[in-house]
Amino acid sequence: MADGQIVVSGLTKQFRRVRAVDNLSFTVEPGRVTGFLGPNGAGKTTTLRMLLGLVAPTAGNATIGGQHYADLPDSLRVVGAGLEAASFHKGRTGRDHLRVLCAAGGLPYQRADEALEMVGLTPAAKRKVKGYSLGMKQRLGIAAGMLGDPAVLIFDEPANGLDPEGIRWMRDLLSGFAKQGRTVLVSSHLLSEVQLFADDVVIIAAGKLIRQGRVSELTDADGMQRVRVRTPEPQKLLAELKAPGTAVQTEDDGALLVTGIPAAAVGHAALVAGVELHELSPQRADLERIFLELTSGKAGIR
Ligand SMILES: Nc1ncnc2c1ncn2[C@@H]1O[C@H](COP(=O)(O)OP(=O)(O)OP(=O)(O)O)[C@@H](O)[C@H]1O
Repeated sequence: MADGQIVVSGLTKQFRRVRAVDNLSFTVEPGRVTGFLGPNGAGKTTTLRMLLGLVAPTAGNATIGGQHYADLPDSLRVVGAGLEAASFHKGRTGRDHLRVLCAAGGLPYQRADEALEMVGLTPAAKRKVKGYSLGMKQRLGIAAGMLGDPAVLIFDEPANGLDPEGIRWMRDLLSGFAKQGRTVLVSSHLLSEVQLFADDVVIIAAGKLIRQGRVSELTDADGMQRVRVRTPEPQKLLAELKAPGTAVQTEDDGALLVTGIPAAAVGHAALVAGVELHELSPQRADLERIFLELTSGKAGIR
C-alpha cells in the first residue's frame, strides 16, 4: 500500500430512529496518532465499524489507502484493528488466542510471540486470559492488531481501564507506531487521555464533525492563549498591558492572568515597564474546557 491515509467522506448511518453518524468527513494521516473523540453515543464506534466494513453506511464513503476495507487484498497486513473489549476465549492462553488469529489470517505462529513481546506480555504468554487484568486484555487486543505488521492501526477505546502508568505505556507504544510511519487512529471519550497521547484530534458529537486539527493548534488557538505572570509591581506591568485584545485578571495569589497576547509580548511589556518578574508561564488551554465549549448543546448523551 502506497499510503495509509484514512479518508471519511460524507459518511452517514441511520439506524431505525437514530442517525448515529451524520454526513461525517475527516482525514487521518500516516505518521501521526489521531484521537477520535466524542461523548458517549457520539457515533465513534459506528464510524470505526463502517471503516472496517462491519456496518454498511447509509450514505458516504470510508477508505483506507484509497480502498474500501472489503476490497483490500490482504487486510490483516494492511489494517490492524481492535474494536470494543476484544472478545477473548477465556480458557485460552494469550499466546494461543493470538495463534488462532494467525492461523485464521494465514500468518506464521511466530508473529504471535513477536506481538506479545511488543506489548510486554511475554511473561504472561502461557497464562489463561481469564486471569488477565483489564490492562493486560487491552495489551492483548493491541497485540492482536499488530499480528500482520499493518501500516494502519485502528483501536476503539484502547486506554479504557488502564491506570496512569498503563496510559503512559500506551502513549509511548502508539507514538512509536506512528514514528514508524504507521497511521494510528484511536477513539476515546476521555479528553484528558487524548490530550496525553494524540498528535491530531477529530472531535464529533451527535454524529457530526465538530472540529479536526492538531491537538497543539486546538489548545494554543487564538483567544485560548493564557499567560500567568507574577511581579512585585503588578500595577506598573498592568499599565503596559494595553494592546488591543489583551485582557488581564488577577488571580487569588496576586498573579496576573493575561489573555490575548503571547508570553513573549508579556515579557516585552515587563521589560518596557522595568519590572522584575517572578513567573512568566504560558498556560496550556485545557482540552476538556475547549471540548465542552465546542460540543455544548450538540453533544447530549444518546
Ligand atoms: N446497531 C444499532 N442499532 C441501533 N442503534 C445503534 C446501533 N449501534 C449504535 N446505535 C446508536 O447509535 C448512536 C451512536 O453509537 P456509537 O456506539 O457509535 O457511539 P460511541 O461514540 O461509540 O459511544 P460510546 O463512547 O458510548 O461507545 C447511539 O445512539 C447508539 O445507541
